[in-house]
Amino acid sequence: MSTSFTPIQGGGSLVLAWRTAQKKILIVGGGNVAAQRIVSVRTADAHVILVCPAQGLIDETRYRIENKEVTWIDRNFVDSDLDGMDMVLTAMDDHEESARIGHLCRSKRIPVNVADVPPLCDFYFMSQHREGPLQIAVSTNGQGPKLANMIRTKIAATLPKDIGKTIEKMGLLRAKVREWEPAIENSGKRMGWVIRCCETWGLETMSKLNELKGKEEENLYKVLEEYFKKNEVPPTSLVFPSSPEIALIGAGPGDPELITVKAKRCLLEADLVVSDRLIPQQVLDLVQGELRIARKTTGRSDEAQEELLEWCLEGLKKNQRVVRLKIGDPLLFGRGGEEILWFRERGYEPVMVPGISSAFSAPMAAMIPVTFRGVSDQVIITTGRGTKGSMPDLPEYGSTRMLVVLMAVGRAVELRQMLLERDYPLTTPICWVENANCPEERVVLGILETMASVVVDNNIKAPAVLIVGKSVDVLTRDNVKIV
Ligand SMILES: C[C@@]1(CC(=O)O)c2cc3[nH]c(cc4nc(cc5[nH]c(cc(n2)[C@H]1CCC(=O)O)[C@@](C)(CC(=O)O)[C@@H]5CCC(=O)O)C(CC(=O)O)=C4CCC(=O)O)c(CCC(=O)O)c3CC(=O)O
Ligand SMILES: NC(=O)C1=CN([C@@H]2O[C@H](COP(=O)(O)OP(=O)(O)OC[C@H]3O[C@@H](n4cnc5c(N)ncnc54)[C@H](O)[C@@H]3O)[C@@H](O)[C@H]2O)C=CC1
Repeated sequence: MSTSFTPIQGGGSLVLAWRTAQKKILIVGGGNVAAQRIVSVRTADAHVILVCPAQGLIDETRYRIENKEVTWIDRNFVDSDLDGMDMVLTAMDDHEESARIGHLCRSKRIPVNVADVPPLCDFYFMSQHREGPLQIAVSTNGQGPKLANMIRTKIAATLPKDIGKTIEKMGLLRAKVREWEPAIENSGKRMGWVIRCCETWGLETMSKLNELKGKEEENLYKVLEEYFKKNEVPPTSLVFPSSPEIALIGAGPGDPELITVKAKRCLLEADLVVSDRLIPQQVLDLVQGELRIARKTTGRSDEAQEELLEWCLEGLKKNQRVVRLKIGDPLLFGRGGEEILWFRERGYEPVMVPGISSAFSAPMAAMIPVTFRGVSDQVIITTGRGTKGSMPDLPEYGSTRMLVVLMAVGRAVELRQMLLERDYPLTTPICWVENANCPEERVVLGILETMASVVVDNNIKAPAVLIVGKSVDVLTRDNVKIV
């Protein structure tokens, strides 16, 4: 019979949170491993009996004894030490004796961990991260204890700040919900509401619960109670009011990894993100709040632009933290300057986060160093299409000057003509980079003479970046002289 039930693989360990309060746990040995064990089991409120001769104690185990955190027996292990024990841990450098104790526990059915003999362990210790009520434990099932430690450290580093405190606050809220709706038969309503709240607010935002003080917290519970009674989830901006903020953020050229750490944080924390089209899905997936994407324009881009800005303004008026997410860099052909003025007129000064423009990333994708000692020492970045479709004023030819032209594909013929008028030799190397830094990226090389015909021959489509000048083939030319 074929089923969709989880297939059982076997070979694992049972992962539990073992409650050991007031249980008697014997630790044999007083070195480093014993010291770590003491911390683990005392954290779980167990009663510890430590057997180890005085000369075997390290500073930390001696401190635990002096601080009365463990009961100490100053001698080597004897078999009767096992009497009345709920659990035994050996942490000794005498491996024969350690294994003997392990077998003895087995015969007496006392759960045992033999630190130096994994096959004799009834259970393994796990690498732990604790923050208040949060307990994260990682096991490699004995294969790589140091790796367990590294994986645990990595997981802990991704958690929001003070997550332990946030969990305690959630515990309080759950207790309140029980007060508001005590009937056992309504547990479905309780649980559904709590789940929807958590999912709507998100982990990052919920950490703001930590900052609430006395009266603020009481008022919040009143609001939450009203919504609970209506079985509705209160909007994030109502529960966690923030001061309004608009950030203009560059999303980079299209590779989801080419966005800044700061941009990523702003996206995670934003209540509303108003995005350009064609931003990679992996970047958009970071958004926890509301996401609105620009509609497809059909020549009436001013209207579409105005609509985007109005969406942002609506958010700001609701005290939201708003991100305007733009392709490339906001201030390099991104109309970011105009947007700054627009927001300023309405009383908001945008926070700016730069992005990597394709003007920089496209030449690199094609392995073109736009400056190269002895070959080129100037780069001019220009558009191929000025305001309302006008032609850009391209610079005169300079033998050490590089030109990077954005939005040039539809203008290849006219741009080539203008470059000839500006004294560019027909043999000047050129390069088209289509969909720079995206999986569909294409690099097409040529010279000024063929600059327009290669566009037709290769069916190059926007978005594409044009690079003109001697650096284009500097890494592939045979006779490059390094100076
Ligand atoms: C089977 C297990 C039995 C048990 O102890 O329960 C066991 C066995 C052994 N560990 C050994 C070595 C090391 N152990 C650590 C560290 C930790 N070891 C822990 C658990 C476990 N260790 C259990 C399996 C857990 C799992 O994988 O799921 C952690 C996770 C928890 C804890 O101990 O509290 C803790 C990280 C705590 C933290 O994150 O803070 C380091 C790193 C370091 O010291 O910095 C090293 C040196 C580097 C290395 O070997 O990786 C050796 C000697 C090997 C030899 O002689 O070569 C043996 C015996 C053997 O393997 O034969
Ligand atoms: N599971 C783990 O995470 C790890 C396990 N190990 C293994 O654990 C063992 C202990 O490691 P450490 O604490 O670093 O060693 P250590 O050398 O610091 O301590 C050994 C302790 O055992 C005591 N001891 C020896 N014989 C005894 C006896 N008959 N009765 C009572 N106490 C006795 C010694 O006095 C000393 O205090 C090592 O054998 C090592 O192979 C080592 C590192 C990590």
